[in-house]
Amino acid sequence: MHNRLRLILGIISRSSTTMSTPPFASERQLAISAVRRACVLTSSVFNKLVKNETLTKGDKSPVTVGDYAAQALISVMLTHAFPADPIVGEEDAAELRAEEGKTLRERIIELANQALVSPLVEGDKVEWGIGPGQTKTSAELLDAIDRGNYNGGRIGRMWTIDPIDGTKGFLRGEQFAVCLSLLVDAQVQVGIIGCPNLPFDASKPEGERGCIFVAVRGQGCHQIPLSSYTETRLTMPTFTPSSLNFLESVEALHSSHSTTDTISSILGITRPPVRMDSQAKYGCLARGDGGLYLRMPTGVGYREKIWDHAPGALLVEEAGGIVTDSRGLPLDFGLGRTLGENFGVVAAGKAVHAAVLDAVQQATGAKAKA
Ligand SMILES: Nc1ncnc2c1ncn2[C@@H]1O[C@H](COP(=O)(O)OS(=O)(=O)O)[C@@H](OP(=O)(O)O)[C@H]1O
Ligand SMILES: [Mg+2]
Ligand SMILES: [Mg+2]
Ligand SMILES: [Mg+2]
Repeated sequence: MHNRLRLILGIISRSSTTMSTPPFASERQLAISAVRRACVLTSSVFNKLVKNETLTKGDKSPVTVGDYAAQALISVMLTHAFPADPIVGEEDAAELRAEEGKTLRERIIELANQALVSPLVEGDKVEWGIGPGQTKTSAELLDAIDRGNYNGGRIGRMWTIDPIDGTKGFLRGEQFAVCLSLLVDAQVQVGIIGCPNLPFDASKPEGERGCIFVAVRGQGCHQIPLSSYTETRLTMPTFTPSSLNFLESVEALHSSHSTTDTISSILGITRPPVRMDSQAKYGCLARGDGGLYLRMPTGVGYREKIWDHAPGALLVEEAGGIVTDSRGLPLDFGLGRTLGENFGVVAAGKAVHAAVLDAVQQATGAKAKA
């Protein structure tokens, strides 16, 4: 072939590949599938959960068979598709390996395998280790949970998994979220959050429940119903002081409600806070159910975990918002499994973030002086 023609054909084929395949398309597709399956798994656990299927971890927080099974499922899928990628997952299998008898282990294996073998749906690929016949052994699934033991860091690719975020909310039958993100060189590139109990449309609280929030850096933030595949782009609306309201944790031990009360008064917010467990708060902020998300340190020096904020922060940024810690610093996902010296979270639309941060400084400064 003539060299000039070969060059032109080369350029055409390269540009058509770029046009048809946006960055992180495979990762996005796999992450949606994994989160969708984990949402079905966790909801099914809630409906049948019995008391002895919940353990208390060293930090006194609860973990259920649903948390373990969902982490195993997501880890199996990630490892099939991207075997070289390390994973920072909230859970590990140490307690399960040490279990006397096999009750919990067997239940977890059953749940993870049920989710793995359920039929392929739109966008699924058998190469992800899913579909009929794809069961794993107990040893394989415990190892899959423990693949989440990566220590994190600043260089290269890594995934974060929070198989059930807001486990306390999950146990109350309220909000919880299945959270997955891909980081490259400590920047979140893909964030997916599945919320099985969240109304699809906040103005219809009794309407359809179950949403998946999806964000890829530079490609916007979208919402998909758990029951279908139609994507809607989300953009944060602009609030006025009288319409502004904020989202915060249910648990006062996780975020200081008294500090957010003070911030609220400084900003002249009259609407009551919307209290909700888990990173569902970030999804709700991205779609405008609230105007800001405040997470105020309780003064005990708690280190936030990267899996509790990485996907949520990207959702808000891609919907047009800003996310910082309570001092206005960017969240640093490159320090390991925790956010290090980032304390608290302030997430809001671009138009109000600076004013909110100012109110946070006034409130926390006043508290320090008191
Ligand atoms: N002391 C303390 N301070 C701050 N945050 C903490 C604390 N303890 C736990 N956690 C983490 O909070 C996660 C739950 O999310 P939220 O706090 O937003 O929701 S809620 O408190 O359940 O309403 C929760 O996530 P899951 O463990 O995945 O449920 C924890 O990682
Ligand atoms: Mg937990
Ligand atoms: Mg969590
Ligand atoms: Mg969790």
